[in-house]
Amino acid sequence: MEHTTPDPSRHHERILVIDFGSQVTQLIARRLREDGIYCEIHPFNLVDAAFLADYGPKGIILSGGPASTRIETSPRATEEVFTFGVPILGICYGEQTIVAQLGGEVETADHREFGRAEVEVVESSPLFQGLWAKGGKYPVWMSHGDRVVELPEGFHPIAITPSAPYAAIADEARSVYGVQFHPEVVHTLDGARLLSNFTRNICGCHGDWTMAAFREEMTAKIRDQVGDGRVICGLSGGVDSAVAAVLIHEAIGSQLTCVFVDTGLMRAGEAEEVVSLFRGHYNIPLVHVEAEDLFLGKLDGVDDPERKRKIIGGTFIDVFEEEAKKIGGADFLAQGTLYPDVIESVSFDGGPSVTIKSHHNVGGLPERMNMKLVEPLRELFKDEVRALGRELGLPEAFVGRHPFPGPGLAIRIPGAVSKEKADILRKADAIYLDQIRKEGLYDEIWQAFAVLLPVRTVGVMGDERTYDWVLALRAVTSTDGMTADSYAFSHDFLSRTATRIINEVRGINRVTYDVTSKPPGTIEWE
Ligand SMILES: Nc1ncnc2c1ncn2[C@@H]1O[C@H](COP(=O)(O)OP(=O)(O)OP(=O)(O)O)[C@@H](O)[C@H]1O
Ligand SMILES: O=c1[nH]c(=O)c2[nH+]cn([C@@H]3O[C@H](COP(=O)(O)O)[C@@H](O)[C@H]3O)c2[nH]1
Ligand SMILES: NC(=O)CC[C@H](N)C(=O)O
Ligand SMILES: [Mg+2]
Repeated sequence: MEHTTPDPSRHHERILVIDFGSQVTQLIARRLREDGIYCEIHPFNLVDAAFLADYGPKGIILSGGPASTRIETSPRATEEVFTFGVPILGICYGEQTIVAQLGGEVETADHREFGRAEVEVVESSPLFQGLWAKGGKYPVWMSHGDRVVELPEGFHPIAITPSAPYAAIADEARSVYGVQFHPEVVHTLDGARLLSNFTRNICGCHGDWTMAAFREEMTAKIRDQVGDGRVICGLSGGVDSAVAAVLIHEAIGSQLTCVFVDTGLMRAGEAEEVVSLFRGHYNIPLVHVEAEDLFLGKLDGVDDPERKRKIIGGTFIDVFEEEAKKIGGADFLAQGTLYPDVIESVSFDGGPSVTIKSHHNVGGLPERMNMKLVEPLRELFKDEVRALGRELGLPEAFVGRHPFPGPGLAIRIPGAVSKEKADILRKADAIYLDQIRKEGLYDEIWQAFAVLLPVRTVGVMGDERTYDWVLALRAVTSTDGMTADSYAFSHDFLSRTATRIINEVRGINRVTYDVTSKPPGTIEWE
């Protein structure tokens, strides 16, 4: 499936973030975009001279990463990065590889620094303008075991710590900077403003990237990509595909047909709600496909989470292709794929490293698919999609809705899925969400759902012995789904909710609550 890189002639200023695999690389993009600076993250091994010429960055940031430059085979920026002629900022590993590649020296530090540290500014710099003064000390966040011990020609130190003599470095003549700490994390108090100094004062960006600008650029890009082709858009009722559908409709009008697939793995009342809400608000053709037997039949006896996603991803495509034929064929399939869906489905260097989950709409897509993908939201985080939804005038019922994964209840029934279990879970989940709404907590919580465990336990009800399923309740707070904390309900709320569920849903006699954050857990149980 091809994904076209944006044509730089259509885009205004943009920063390139080269990813060396840090857990917080995405936060660099978050900080820049919050500051109105458009940027994209691309794996280090894909950024060559052709890419740079096509992308046309006004500045380049090299992210952190787990490797050590002391290992010959560790990742490097391609040489063209240093000759392209725009300012460069290296962060942690990014600083180390700049030094290693430009002739300096990195060693394994005997005093590693993880967490809070304090830098002392030894030289003023445009990077610290309006923030940090020479001689001042400032809190930063460190996470490194190697450190720079000798600078390449043309560089000088601008900040130090007792363990990192080159905690920040600069070659002002070439506008190349490096910091050993992480300005992208909130624990480096002035980090966002330091990044803003780099993008605005040093790279010359004006910070005019807004959702209105994105909307204009993306509709032009969609027209460019689709031409007079026909597009099928998978509409789940979630904010991502709803925003994608409205944006695409704005770009190509009647060339778009939306398809809502009732997989039999939806929540109670979901199909009716989605179809009526969308048809009620938009004059976009919406096909409602009843596919419960198809999906449950294919999932029968399958208990591996990745296989479930592959089956569901593939079956979605089968249905979309079937519907495409009914409207005389379609050249493109549009999905509300988001950046987090992509990040969790592929590794940072496109290599074979750990994939957390193959999101059904990314890793789950079959190779044989004969429609090209249109994924206008692929570079956006969830909260940016909500902002775009509001920009497009989407009803709050869509914009504020908790995310619901495409595989639906299939990944909320660990083990083999059946209609009986899906019905039990649907009823329990509806009561849980009803309790949350009645308590006025829905908008405080990023996502809440029930999970039906493949575990039966003994209970006693009406002096009778029961041997029924265990239900787990999950509720998290998050901003982008990349990290999350469990929501701290009161014990009273949980107790009342558990009682309601056990009383009203046959087949459940025990309710637990999941207090695991992300990481180390993931939001969904599969
Ligand atoms: N039931 C469905 N019918 C049609 N398309 C679907 C369905 N479920 C998922 N999709 C497609 O897969 C993509 C990703 O699925 P996902 O569950 O993330 O839905 P979403 O629209 O992104 O909403 P959200 O993530 O906010 O719940 C969707 O954008 C949509 O294109
Ligand atoms: O469209 C989707 N297809 C999937 O296969 C999938 N798996 C997880 N999710 C959603 O992604 C966010 C992060 O979830 P995890 O922490 O479980 O990965 C949460 O919002 C999850 O609901 C999915 N969405
Ligand atoms: N956070 C990082 O980029 C770490 C860089 C390198 N792996 C080190 O430990 O020093
Ligand atoms: Mg989604």
